[in-house]
Amino acid sequence: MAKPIVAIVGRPNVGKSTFFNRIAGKRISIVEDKPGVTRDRIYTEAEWLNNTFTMIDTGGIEPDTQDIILSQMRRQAEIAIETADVIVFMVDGREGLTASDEDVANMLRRTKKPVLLVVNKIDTKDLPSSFYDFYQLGLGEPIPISSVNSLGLGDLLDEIIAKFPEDRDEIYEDDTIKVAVIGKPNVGKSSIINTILGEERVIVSDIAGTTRDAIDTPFTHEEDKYVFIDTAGIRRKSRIHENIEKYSVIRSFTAVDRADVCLLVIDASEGVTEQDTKIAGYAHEQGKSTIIVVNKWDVVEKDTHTMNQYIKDIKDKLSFMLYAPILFVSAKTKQRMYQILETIKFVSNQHAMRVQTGMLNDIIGEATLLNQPPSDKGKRLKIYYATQVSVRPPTFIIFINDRELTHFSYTRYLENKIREAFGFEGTPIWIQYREKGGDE
Ligand SMILES: Nc1nc2c(ncn2[C@@H]2O[C@H](COP(=O)(O)OP(=O)(O)OP(=O)(O)O)[C@@H](O)[C@H]2O)c(=O)[nH]1
Ligand SMILES: Nc1nc2c(ncn2[C@@H]2O[C@H](COP(=O)(O)OP(=O)(O)OP(=O)(O)O)[C@@H](O)[C@H]2O)c(=O)[nH]1
Repeated sequence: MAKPIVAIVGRPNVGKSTFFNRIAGKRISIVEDKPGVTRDRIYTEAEWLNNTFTMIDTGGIEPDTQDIILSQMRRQAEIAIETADVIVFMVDGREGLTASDEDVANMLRRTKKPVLLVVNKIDTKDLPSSFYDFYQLGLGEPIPISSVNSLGLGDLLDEIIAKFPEDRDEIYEDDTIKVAVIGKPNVGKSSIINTILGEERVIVSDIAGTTRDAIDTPFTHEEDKYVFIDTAGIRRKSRIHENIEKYSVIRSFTAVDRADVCLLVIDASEGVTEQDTKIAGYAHEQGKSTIIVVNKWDVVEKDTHTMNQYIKDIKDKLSFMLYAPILFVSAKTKQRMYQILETIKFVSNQHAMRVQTGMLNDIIGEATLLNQPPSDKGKRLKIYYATQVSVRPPTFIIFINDRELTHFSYTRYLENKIREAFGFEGTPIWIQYREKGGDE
């Protein structure tokens, strides 16, 4: 499902972090590596009235010289414009309007994306007279809030939600395979995408009737429909894109949310990095299928062991997704590139595969005979039966006597047996337990 993205922009000290902490849910911090500085970017899920969305803090600005603050604010605004669906521009109601607020407002007025002007630190019901100055920014009605006292936050969240775009995935037919190409900057994502799109039997289609900027690239290959999710920044390298390419990680998370299949691109000369592990972990938790694509294989000096060593290293570092196929390619020499689409189609089918209940229970029955379920204090886990309740990812419910007796190692064992019997290559499998009273 497409989750809208909300970005918060504003001068240092206006209260962005305070606001963020008030509404943030589970956090994922993203490390941005810049020469000399390592900084955490914050990306979090938030929920209001059953609407879930992603919030990004475009970053704290180190209070330094006025020049640096200004250039960093511009950069924040660029990131927000490029990445977000709704932009929250926060100003300080105690300090009043400043010149740098005006500068950022000038940038934000030029985007077609919705911008909400939020005046923080209005801690009482009475608006100070300086509040009305903010109308000059030309960004509509200023919205007063107090993050510290939690005033006005509900109304603000209502307005944010009202500005969310229509669900953008509805434009694709159900049988379209949605692919996110993810990975660090410079690993070769755009080279891979462009090579695939340049293949003879690939036809790039237009998306008709959308008002949004075309951020995706739909195409067909031998009657099968695919779409590369969120390729705008990847394929067209605009000047702005150069500035914000570090944020490809944030974009990766949101692309994963919308995809069925993730291509995790790794640079063969670098191997698996910490950032790759983080994004792969996210894809796994979200139940997406993943293919690991080791690109730039042409630059690696190889002997007979090289590929196996790579496979071992990847399996060590990404040990939670041993199910992911690993491809070694070169977008430059086109070596094995044809395997990518084939594998996407294969893995997408595995992700959507349904198995018969009878066969499933035969497999589980055999598994419990071979290796008894765990017991505790004389009581043994009993497995009554299992059924697959959904796909994408394949999800199983196993009916048992007592949840307390389940153990992750036994769940892992059952998962392996299911995989041995049915495959499910490239996809995580979810197993849930339900207690069923008595021995009926
Ligand atoms: N009176 C008042 N103070 C606030 C409010 N919200 C935040 N503050 C204070 O303003 C100061 C700055 O808040 P932060 O949330 O750190 O500001 P920020 O915009 O995230 O700052 P940077 O991280 O430097 O970009 C802190 O001392 C907060 O306690 C508010 O609603 N009312
Ligand atoms: N030797 C070699 N170079 C490659 C290969 N694929 C891409 N490159 C080069 O690697 C550089 C980065 O490739 P891109 O396709 O722009 O990488 P990207 O991941 O899209 O980068 P960002 O848009 O910055 O995230 C370019 O100079 C490519 O020519 C490959 O298979 N082998």
